[in-house]
Amino acid sequence: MPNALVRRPSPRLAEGLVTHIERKPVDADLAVRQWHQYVDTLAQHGWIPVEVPPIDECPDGVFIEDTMVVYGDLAVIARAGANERRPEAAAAEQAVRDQGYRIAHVTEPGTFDGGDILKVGKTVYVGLGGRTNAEGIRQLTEALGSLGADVRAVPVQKVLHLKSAVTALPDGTVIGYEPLVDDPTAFDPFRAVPEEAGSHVVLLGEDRLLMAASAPKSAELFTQWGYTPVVVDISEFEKIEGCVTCLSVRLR
Ligand SMILES: CN(C)C(=N)NCCC[C@H](N)C(=O)O
Repeated sequence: MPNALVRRPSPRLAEGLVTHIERKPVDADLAVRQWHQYVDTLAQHGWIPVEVPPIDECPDGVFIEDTMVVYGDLAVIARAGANERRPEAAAAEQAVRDQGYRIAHVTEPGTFDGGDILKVGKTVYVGLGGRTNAEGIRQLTEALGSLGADVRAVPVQKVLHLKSAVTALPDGTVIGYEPLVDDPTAFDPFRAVPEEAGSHVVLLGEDRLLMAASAPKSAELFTQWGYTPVVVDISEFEKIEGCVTCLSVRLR
């Protein structure tokens, strides 16, 4: 069974960064319950959760996806686009090393956040314009290109991360809520969904899509398209621009 790295939320979660939305109060206790439900759901669908030591001094530490990208047997460790998130990477690096991955780093002046990376087969889309800079993409292209990946930079201006705007279905179709996708033509094929949170799916295996409860119309659409939505409530993480992808690193 595949493993998924997760990290429990900091008691300071409510202080997490917000960039594109208005700050709202976060219920930290509810967030912990939602996190447990998220982790249990992964486990019920065949993923073994591997807990990375918590980092309570970093409010956004729960968004472990941002600390790395894994491709083949390589984990490239992020240099976060936000200074205050940089301490999050060290323990995540140790955890993925313990899983047997080779390690590479993006180094200064490069930056990237894992949330800016969408893998679709050998194509690796990288969002440029927010937390990930051109030098970060150059270094990623070097690291992943040597493993056969086709790394493509795509613009991200309207949302925090590329995966705030788009993710992909099991057949490789990229999905997104069009008003928030900078350039839908960058993705082929692309299909629109009716809600922002409907853009975010985690592939659980076969036809199952982990997604947020805040996107019921998109869930209906996915069912019509032949998929099985598996729904979790992550309202407290959404208040600080998190989504279902951010809360784990899936090691396939
Ligand atoms: C795909 N997404 C959205 C992510 N991988 N990460 C979300 C990080 C949110 C955090 N408050 C921040 O601003 O960094």
